[in-house]
This record gives sequence, structure tokens and C-alpha cells, in this order.
Amino acid sequence: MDRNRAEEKLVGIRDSDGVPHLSLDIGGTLIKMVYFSSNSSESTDNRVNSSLKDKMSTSSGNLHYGIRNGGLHFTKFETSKISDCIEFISSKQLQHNGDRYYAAPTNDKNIIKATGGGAFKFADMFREKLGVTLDKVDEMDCLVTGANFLLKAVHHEAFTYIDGQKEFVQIDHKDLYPYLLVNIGSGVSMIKVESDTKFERVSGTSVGGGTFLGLGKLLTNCKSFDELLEMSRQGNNRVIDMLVGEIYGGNDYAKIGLASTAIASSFGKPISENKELEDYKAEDVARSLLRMISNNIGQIAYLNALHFGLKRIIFGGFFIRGHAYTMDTISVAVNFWSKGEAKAMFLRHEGFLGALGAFLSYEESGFPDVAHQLLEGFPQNSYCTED
Ligand SMILES: Nc1ncnc2c1ncn2[C@@H]1O[C@H](COP(=O)(O)OP(=O)(O)OP(=O)(O)O)[C@@H](O)[C@H]1O
Ligand SMILES: CC(C)(CO)[C@@H](O)C(=O)NCCC(=O)O
Repeated sequence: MDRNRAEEKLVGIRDSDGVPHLSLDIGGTLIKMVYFSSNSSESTDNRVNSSLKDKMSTSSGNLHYGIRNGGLHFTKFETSKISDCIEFISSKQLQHNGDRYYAAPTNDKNIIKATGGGAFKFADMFREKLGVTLDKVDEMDCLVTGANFLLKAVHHEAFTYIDGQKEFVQIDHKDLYPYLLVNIGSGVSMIKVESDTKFERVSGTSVGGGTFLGLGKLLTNCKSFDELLEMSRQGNNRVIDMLVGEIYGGNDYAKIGLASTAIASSFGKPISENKELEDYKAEDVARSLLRMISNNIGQIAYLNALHFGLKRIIFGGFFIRGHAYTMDTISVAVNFWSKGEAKAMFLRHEGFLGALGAFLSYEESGFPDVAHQLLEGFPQNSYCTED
């Protein structure tokens, strides 16, 4: 929307605590939602939503911050269950974003900022079912805006994960750029971020979170991401992967820097074992799969960082899910390939970069002070509950 037009419409603001309610990032696997709720809407919602709450992606990763006037929520749904998401928005009346702001009774009223491929794919569905227009915001713009906002404004957002230890890193604003943002969603995007406004998607790979979940479902018959992740936690990848020592008679290949315990070939062991899939434990298969994909992403990320001279690699996307083994594998891969030169960092709001970026883009449409209002809802000013 043209800025002047938006400003004209701001004449219609009715109160001062108004904030846009909702933004969406509709990805290939998950819909991420950031929304504000007021105390009054919370009390009505509690009645409406007990069954809907069950339909929200009930796995962990949803965050709710309580603030004085209500709350800031980070919620996700499976994209394949988009009708649950629409029902949820409707039950909370979140679609009336514009009502408090726009004087003119035009079609522009009910506009929701949305990013991700689903902002295109499901635009008609949102219009038909909720009477709203999805105002499409570019996915890469949103990822970068969301990451920059979190890294600059939110205390204890970024952390390293080394040898099982999580260590928060407060990055100096003046020293934030450049960095490589690696967003691991269904697929993986790698973005060189050089300033608040300058960035370029320099690489990507189709071997990402969707590959983990898709192959995992086929190989282990798991029913959900959480189940697959839990299996991987219990498994042992050495049962499936071929190790250097197994090729080198128990020895390291020290000359090229490979320990006997290093993986020589992911999923290489079944080649010589004359066994069926059923003969392997699903947990071990899940572990090898997670390790293969995390390692591969860590390596490609490092190679890009090297190519562009970037020391800092920041990982986002819902594939990570704060899972210790995933972060450990990625950290080890980056550390191993860079010989300790580059560092992998992770984000507490890993999966919500795009949705946050879309939320912040309300400011460009004339909503005042969105970043400030959003910050009010973040941890330093609030209490947090996690599903
Ligand atoms: N509850 C869950 N259900 C399904 N996948 C999950 C869940 N939690 C984490 N994941 C993992 O996160 C991935 C999706 O991450 P994310 O939401 O960041 O990407 P997306 O936006 O759906 O994909 P893309 O950006 O490629 O369109 C899945 O492919 C899966 O590996
Ligand atoms: C297509 C997107 C950007 C959709 O989010 C993502 O899934 C992705 O970056 N996939 C990897 C595509 C590639 O670079 O090979």
C-alpha cells in the first residue's frame, strides 16, 4: 500500500494501545502465526477454544508471553490442516486487524500481512472463509527482518551450543553484520546479510526439514515430527552409518584428519548386511537420518560462509526445534569444517523469523511504532508459557 494513502487512513485510530493483531508465515510444512490478544479477548477465547487448542500443532514450539494488557503469542499449525488455522483466527476474531485503524470502510480494512508460499496459494481461501486479504510480503525480506529484529532487540535470543552447553551471546549492534542466515524449513535458504536492508539469498538446498520428516515417515512409520525426533534421541547412528574405522580396520585415517569414529558413509552399513528395513531399529534409522541431514546442512552452510568470508552462521527454521542433537551436529559440522574459525549460532524464536518479519512490515503500511509495541511483548517485559 502506498504510504501516503495509509497515513490518510490513520485518521481512524480509536485508541492508543492499538497494535496489529496478526501476521502469518505459511510455509510448505507449517503455518507460523504471531498475534497479540487483549485480556478481554482472552477471556472470551477461553470459552471458544478448548477444542481448537487441541488442533494447534500441539508439539512444543508455541510460545505465549503475558503482558499487562494481554499477550504476545507465537503459534503454529500444520499447513495441511489450514482449515484449523482459519477456524482459530475466526474464533479469536483476529482477522479484524484494520478495524481500529482505518477510517475508510473499504476492502482494505481486513488485511493480514502474510509471507511464505502459502500467502499466494491460500489467498482465495482466506478471502472466502474470513473475508480478509492477505497482503503478501516477500519471504526472504521477512526472514531477514525477523532475524535482525531478534538479534538486535531481544535479550538472550542468540546462543551457541557446544558440547551440550548452551551459551547466550549478546551481539553488539555495531558488530552484527555481515552474517550468514541459514533458514532450515521444509527446504533450506542461505542468505548473506550485510546490513539492515542489504542481503542476498546466496544458496539453498532441497535437503532440509521436509526431507527429514518425509524420509523419516517412510523409513520408520512415525506419525509426527515429535515422534521422529524422540526416536532419534534414543537411537544409535553407528548401527546404520559406515564409519572410517570400519573401512580402515579400526584405525583413524589421521593423515587426512579423519578419526576412526567419523562417519565415512551415511547409511552405508546396510550395503553389506543382507538385512531388511524391519531388521533395523527405527530409532537407529531416525538418528542416522537426523545426523546425515544436519551434517549436510552444516557443511553447505560452512562452505558458503567460507566463500563469502562470513564468520558467523545463524541458524533458524523449525527443523531445529531447540533439539540438542540437531544443534550439536550442526555445531560440530561447522566447527570441524572451519577448523574452529566459524561459529554456529541458534535462535530462541528460530521458527518465527518470517512471521515476525511480516508483523514488522505493518509499519510500512502506516501502522505506527510496530517494532516498539512488539518489543513490549518480549521476554524482558513479560512472563512466558510454552505448550
Ligand atoms: N510439529 C511439526 N510438524 C511438522 N514438522 C515440524 C514440526 N516441528 C518441526 N518440524 C520441522 O520443521 C520443518 C518446517 O520448518 P518451517 O516451518 O521453518 O518451514 P516451512 O516454512 O514449512 O517450509 P518452507 O520455508 O520451505 O516453505 C518441517 O519440515 C520439519 O522438519
Ligand atoms: C522454496 C523455499 C524458499 C520456500 O520456503 C524453500 O523451501 C527453499 O529454500 N528450498 C530450497 C530450494 C533450493 O535452493 O534448492
